[in-house]
Amino acid sequence: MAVTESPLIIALDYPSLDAALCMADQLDPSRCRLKVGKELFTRSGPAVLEALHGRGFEVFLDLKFHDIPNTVASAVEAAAEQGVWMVNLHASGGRAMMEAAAARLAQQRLTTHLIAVTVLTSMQVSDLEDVGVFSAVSDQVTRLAQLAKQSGLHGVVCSAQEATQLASLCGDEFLKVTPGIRPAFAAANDQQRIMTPRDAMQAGSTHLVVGRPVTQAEHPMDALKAIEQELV
Ligand SMILES: O=c1ccn([C@@H]2O[C@H](COP(=O)(O)O)[C@@H](O)[C@H]2O)c(=O)[nH]1
Repeated sequence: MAVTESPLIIALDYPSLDAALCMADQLDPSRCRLKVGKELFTRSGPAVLEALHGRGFEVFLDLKFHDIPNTVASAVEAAAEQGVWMVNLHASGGRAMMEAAAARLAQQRLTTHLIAVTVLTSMQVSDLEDVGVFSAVSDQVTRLAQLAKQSGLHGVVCSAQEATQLASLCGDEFLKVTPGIRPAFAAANDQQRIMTPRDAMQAGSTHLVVGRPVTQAEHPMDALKAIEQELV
């Protein structure tokens, strides 16, 4: 497995294993990690993990578990046993759920990074209000990140707009994995809380998740190169 210094995680949001591997085969495991999400995993199952690991990539399995503590702990254990580099759950599942998942990994001596989604980067304050949360987005992100840290998690998914505040509250070592990354050339799509790659790193993101700006680009490798150049 290649261990990369790069903060880039490319989201393989494709409807088939073949399409995902076609992109993976153009990428270099020494220059990025890959993310497998709900669509690809639901269609291809663990075979995609095996195929990407076989090509030398570290994989973030982005299934955002949210269920009762025993179910989530068992799902996290199953993911880690498949050798993924990172797995996640929703912090809004609460302290008991997060503690159970972290404890299960420790008990089984599994070293997979376990992180918690705070507030989805597609959400803004009105979306929080719709689900009965009457806080500023940044306050809700902070609340859930601190809960995740107290529960023994290694970091969070947040937007880069919250990375600076989380670095000062939770420390530089606490992972801040930030989707909603949009280079100047890319459309925002359904993302609400966005930032450019360079600004996101300056704000304190530890990892940048990039999907459509690369995978839907007319020339994906040129788009990736442009992002890498922003980061130099
Ligand atoms: O808050 C979140 C959590 C996860 N995601 C995932 O990241 C990628 C982003 O893809 P883009 O095409 O660059 O928008 C996608 O797989 C999401 O499921 C997120 O965007 N926000």
